Amino acid sequence: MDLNEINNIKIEEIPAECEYYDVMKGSHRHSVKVHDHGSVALVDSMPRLAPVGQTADFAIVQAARVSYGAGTKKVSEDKGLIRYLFRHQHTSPFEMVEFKFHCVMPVFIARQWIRHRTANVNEYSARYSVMPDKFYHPSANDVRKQSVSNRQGGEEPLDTKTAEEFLEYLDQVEASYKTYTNLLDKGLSRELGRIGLPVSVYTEWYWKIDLHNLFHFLRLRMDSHSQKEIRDYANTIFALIRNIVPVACEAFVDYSFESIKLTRLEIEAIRSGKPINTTNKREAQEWEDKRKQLGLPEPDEQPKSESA
Ligand SMILES: O=c1ccn([C@H]2C[C@H](O)[C@@H](COP(=O)(O)O)O2)c(=O)[nH]1
Repeated sequence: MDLNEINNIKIEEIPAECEYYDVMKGSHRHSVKVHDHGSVALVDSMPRLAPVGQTADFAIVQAARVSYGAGTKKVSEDKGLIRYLFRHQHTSPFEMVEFKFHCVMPVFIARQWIRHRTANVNEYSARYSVMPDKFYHPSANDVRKQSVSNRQGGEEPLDTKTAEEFLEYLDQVEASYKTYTNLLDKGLSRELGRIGLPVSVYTEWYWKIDLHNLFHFLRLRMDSHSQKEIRDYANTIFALIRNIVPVACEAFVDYSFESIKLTRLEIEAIRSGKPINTTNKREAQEWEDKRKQLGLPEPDEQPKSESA
């Protein structure tokens, strides 16, 4: 390779057509505490600069119009275009916006979070560094009972006595931290020493994701069916980005987060006024929940005999 060829490449620096401002207002980071030891900080944003009078939403419009003349259209038209793109799932322009976060969370939350494979992650290494003496330890009010209807979740509070027992159990496992550091002092490798620590121990990472994939994360993780602890993080992330891309966030709430998806069978039930044509108990229950949310009347007929 001839580096001279590269040296000869002529780069033209085109001046900005208008005045730009920093969408993070010159801050080092925008940070929010989550639980006792966790946090999410917005570290950087792409675009970082937006034309004065606009928000970082402009980058979505710019990509959609494949135009360099940002600001040639009215802001209201831009809003209409962003909402149109969202409604019609033209997702590529939303990928042109990116956010980088520094997140501090317990390992059991990180395991759910890492499933979102469309992000770039760089995590704290427990081979390289000593794990911190920090554990997720819910308050007594946050100790939830196992739900019977939903095998994954828990919503109702647990009786006080059992909740206290659980918190004592956490105290015991957290006490193992001392054994961990004692063994490291005696020469045990960090990569093995960490395996005795509970999944409530805190880890941290830098997490960079584009807006389209972030909305997918938020739709799942801000949902009431997600585990409360990761929902607290998702809500925090939404609060952090809403200031930067308010138009896209409003479209997300209107067309995704607070929208209802109807299946073919559900549309048929609405048209006919009859019960949904399924014997699947769970599917029928899901339709029942949506029917109530939509304020539609109950069907006259009884639903089909149900199975699980
Ligand atoms: O709400 C959930 C439940 C599970 N998982 C993923 C994370 C793990 O890969 C695996 C098991 O997680 P837990 O159910 O143990 O959290 O499934 C989630 O991402 N979210």
